Amino acid sequence: MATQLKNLSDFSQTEIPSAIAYRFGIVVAEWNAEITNALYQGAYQSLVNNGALPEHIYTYSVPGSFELTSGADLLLKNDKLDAVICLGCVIQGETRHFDFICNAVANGISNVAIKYSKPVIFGVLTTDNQQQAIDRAGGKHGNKGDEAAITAIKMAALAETLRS
Ligand SMILES: Nc1c(NC[C@H](O)[C@H](O)[C@H](O)CO)[nH]c(=O)[nH]c1=O
Ligand SMILES: CC(=O)[C@@H](O)COP(=O)(O)O
Repeated sequence: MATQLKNLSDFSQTEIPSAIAYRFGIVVAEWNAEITNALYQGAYQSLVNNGALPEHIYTYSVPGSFELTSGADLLLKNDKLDAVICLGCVIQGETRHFDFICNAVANGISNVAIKYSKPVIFGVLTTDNQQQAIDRAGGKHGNKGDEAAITAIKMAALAETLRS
């Protein structure tokens, strides 16, 4: 279902586990900071609203979305975390650079998740223009940061279930 047909922040019909027992890393790209900061606010608040303890949320910034993979890898190598949320915003420019970054980040984040057997959430907007990003970072289509946080909680709960 395309984002236009759903709200990224609407989880009213969804049962969300408590996040109180989990430790979360959040890696935020500095590129398009007005967008990624909004994504971060949404993700952080969604974690706390669902029981996550502020002292168990570890936040770091990286220069751009391409570095999200490295940031997630460093976090999982050095910290006992139950999930990592990667937040970024890649907006199409004049060249194919957009394609290379988006593919690298999507593949890289997936590889890190498999490397550590830990959920690494793809909270990266990949848009044609600024307005599409605004609409998905707290605008008319909700906040992808909310979606990323709820996904992290659900995956952390699933991992705990499968460990027990
Ligand atoms: N154009 C965007 C970038 N570009 C920067 C790259 O992510 C990376 O930091 C650079 O290539 C050095 O490795 N990053 C975004 O997050 N969003 C963009 O729109
Ligand atoms: C996604 C990008 O790297 C892009 O914003 C850079 O712009 P351009 O393709 O015009 O160099």
